[in-house]
Amino acid sequence: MTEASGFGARYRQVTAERGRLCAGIDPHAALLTDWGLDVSVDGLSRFADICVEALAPSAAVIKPQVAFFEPFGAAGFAVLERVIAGCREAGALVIADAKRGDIGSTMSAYARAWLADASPLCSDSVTASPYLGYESLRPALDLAREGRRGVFVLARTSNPEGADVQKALTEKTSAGERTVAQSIVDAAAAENADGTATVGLVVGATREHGLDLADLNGPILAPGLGAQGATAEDLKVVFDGADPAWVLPASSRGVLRAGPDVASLRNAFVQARDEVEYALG
Ligand SMILES: O=c1ccn([C@@H]2O[C@H](COP(=O)(O)O)[C@@H](O)[C@H]2O)c(=O)[nH]1
Repeated sequence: MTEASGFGARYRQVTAERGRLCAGIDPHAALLTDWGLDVSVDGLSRFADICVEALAPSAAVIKPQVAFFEPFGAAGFAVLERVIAGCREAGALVIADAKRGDIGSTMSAYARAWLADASPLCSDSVTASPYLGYESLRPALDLAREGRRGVFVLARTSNPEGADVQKALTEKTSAGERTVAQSIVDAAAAENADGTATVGLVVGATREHGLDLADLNGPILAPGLGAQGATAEDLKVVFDGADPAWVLPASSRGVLRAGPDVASLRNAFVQARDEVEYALG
């Protein structure tokens, strides 16, 4: 598999056409209420349909947050399946934000759920936690590569609590000391040396991370824009040293607050996307 045929090529093409902002679909109970919808499967379903209609034809990448569908059980998953299919049909890449991570044998079942053609939840990529060890993600990394899909691995998350684990120092190696987060970045960069950009990272846009991202050669999902306080202007500073073509800021509530009117929601997305494009250059 080469760059021309891997996940990276798909990502580069769609972001070149539609711009670098990932739209989050996060059906918080409070948002359903603000949109005049019941906190029920019907409300969830209507919210999802509005999001797909407003965002899927314009956004390069859409990230449904799986956690908000799960409380509705099987009916919630049925809505999620519709969201994933609707976004993909409209030409957007889908990141299922499921943050999966487990021992390898269980990880292979998660990989099949989110990355195998036969699964009704099959997406273009999934988020994963490497904190059971980067190599525990191997089944997902291999399946993703085979299918021209991606895995976005948590490196330095946008929440302040992440620092305890992610900024801790690993054992000294010949290369010296590095943070746990940098060790994840380095593992992802080594994985992407084949040019496929199968491995993306999650690096919050909310603060300076101190990571060296220059050799990643893969997408950097950067949540935190809008509701968590990061602005488009912050991106240049936070991601100084990274290739801007790979930086993919994400916003959920900041855009979703403009609903439920489809045109207003789409306009809010387009405005936020244009600010990001201007800031990243
Ligand atoms: O480090 C991380 C990783 C994931 N997220 C997710 O992104 C969205 C952010 O939502 P906003 O409404 O734009 O704050 C949400 O789904 C998080 O679970 C993150 O924020 N930080």
